[in-house]
Amino acid sequence: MNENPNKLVGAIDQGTSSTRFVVFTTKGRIAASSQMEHTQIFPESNAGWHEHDPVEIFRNTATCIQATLQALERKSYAVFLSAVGITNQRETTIAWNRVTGVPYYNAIVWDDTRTTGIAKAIAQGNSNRLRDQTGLPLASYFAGTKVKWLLDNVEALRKDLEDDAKSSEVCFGTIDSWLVYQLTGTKSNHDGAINSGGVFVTDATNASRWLFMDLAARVWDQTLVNAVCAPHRVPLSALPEICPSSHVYATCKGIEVGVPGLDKVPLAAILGDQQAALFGQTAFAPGEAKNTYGTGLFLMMNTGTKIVPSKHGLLTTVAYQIGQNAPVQYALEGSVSHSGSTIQWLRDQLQIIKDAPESETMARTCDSNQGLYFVPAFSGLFAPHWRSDARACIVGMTASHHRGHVCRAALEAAAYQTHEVFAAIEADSNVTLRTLNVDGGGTHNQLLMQFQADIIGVPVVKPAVMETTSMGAAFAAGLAVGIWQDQQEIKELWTAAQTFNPKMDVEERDSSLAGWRKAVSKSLDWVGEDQDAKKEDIWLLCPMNRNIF
Ligand SMILES: Nc1ncnc2c1ncn2[C@@H]1O[C@H](COP(=O)(O)OP(=O)(O)O)[C@@H](O)[C@H]1O
Ligand SMILES: O=P(O)(O)OC[C@H](O)CO
Repeated sequence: MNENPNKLVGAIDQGTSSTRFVVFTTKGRIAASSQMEHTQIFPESNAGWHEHDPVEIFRNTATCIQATLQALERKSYAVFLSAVGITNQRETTIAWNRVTGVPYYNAIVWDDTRTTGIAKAIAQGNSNRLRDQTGLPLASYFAGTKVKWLLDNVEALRKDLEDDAKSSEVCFGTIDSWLVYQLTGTKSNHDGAINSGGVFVTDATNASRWLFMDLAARVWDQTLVNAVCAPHRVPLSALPEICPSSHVYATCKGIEVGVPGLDKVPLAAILGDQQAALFGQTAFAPGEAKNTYGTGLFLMMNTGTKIVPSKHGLLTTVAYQIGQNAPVQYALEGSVSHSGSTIQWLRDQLQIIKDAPESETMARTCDSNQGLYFVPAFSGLFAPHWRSDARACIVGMTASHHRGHVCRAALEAAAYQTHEVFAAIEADSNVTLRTLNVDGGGTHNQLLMQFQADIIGVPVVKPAVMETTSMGAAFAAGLAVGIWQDQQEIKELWTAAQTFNPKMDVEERDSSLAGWRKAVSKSLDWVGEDQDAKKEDIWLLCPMNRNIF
């Protein structure tokens, strides 16, 4: 296929740290892009809380879109997009009023731990209580626990939901739903910065992260909603309609909503960002996987139409659905809460590096970690441990260690955590992963990528286009409007740029992994009692299971 400069597809990538708008050509090349960071709100008196301002996020999205379209114009591309897709940080939850468009509260971010107690209370001593139906363990990570917190704590929201005349005005949504609602509404009379009355939808990948969706049927289930939100009653009408990931949802309003560049452009895809990265890596066959090193770290493997339950601390989730009639594809996922954010912490809190690339320069000042390990359990440990009682620790320090070792240990932690979920995916699926495709900000770090290959013992492959998350959303949107005919055509656009082959000998690898496991054991049991979680970790402590790590 020759490149057609008049056919372009845009992708909004609304991530935890920033928002991007990226425009792709029919060859899957980036024609133009722009990016903006947004405010990370960490309320000081509440440790573990993390919020975003939904209005700022929409404003930044609009600014990025307009800036990218201006750049396209300067490069003499067509400025009319054939379609636009959305990919988003998942689980981050917003409640807003359907009539005014005004949020009731800030967005509660996915890694916020305020709902740990709520998750424990729902678990009633068994954190796998809803796993068979939802694919998820009970943890603060998931959107449903955040809905329950909002209802417990935000009086105006609770009042509206309990008022028969107003309850139909309440919307709960993840960032995708919020952005679609904004892009398809009209200027709100209540707040000049936002819009109201738009379309209220989501896709199956995002919906699979609430604890409210039946994974096999892909519909909201009132029994699940009640189990999570009791005593509050949340009608299913307060939740967005679940649609396929690649699908014409609506047409953007453009001028009316303050984003003239999207006027009449079909909004043709929604995918959670990790699923979009899987799609952008063209991991379409069962057994194909990708690992994304962003704020967190997310290893995901396509399991095809099979729902594979996890016995090793992973999530079972929707990978994507391309059109109404296509079979839904599922995935196993290892979600790790802190990766790039650990590097940000070195920069912002410890101030031992001035930017993320300097973490590599610093780490290269020493040949090894010299026995120093850094377990970044800032929000407890997610997969495969699910231990909310864990806290971050740096262990094994002697007086000869310096900041170079701390940087090295922070980078190595991403590789060790990847190893944990890599082994869990192999154990759950009986698939032997022969390579690992990678993407995300952390893959700029050559030291990390080489160490990653050494620790998992298979080649690590970087694609030519690193914006795989945006690319996945653009591919899904382009498929919905016929820019690309099928997934095979897309597969041919993907090319590798760099491969890191494992070099470390097995003895060194095993002793490094043993050190990591010991460090993890030191991070546990730090905050209160967590008997439930301990039960879940028993498989890790059993000598037979430990061999796979
Ligand atoms: N050279 C680098 N070495 C290590 N980490 C890096 C490097 N460059 C960027 N990062 C990390 O990557 C993250 C940003 O990656 P990105 O994929 O944009 O994340 P997100 O989608 O979560 O916003 C940041 O947390 C940053 O610390
Ligand atoms: O925005 P990212 O890349 O950190 O991804 C966040 C995940 O979607 C959370 O589940």
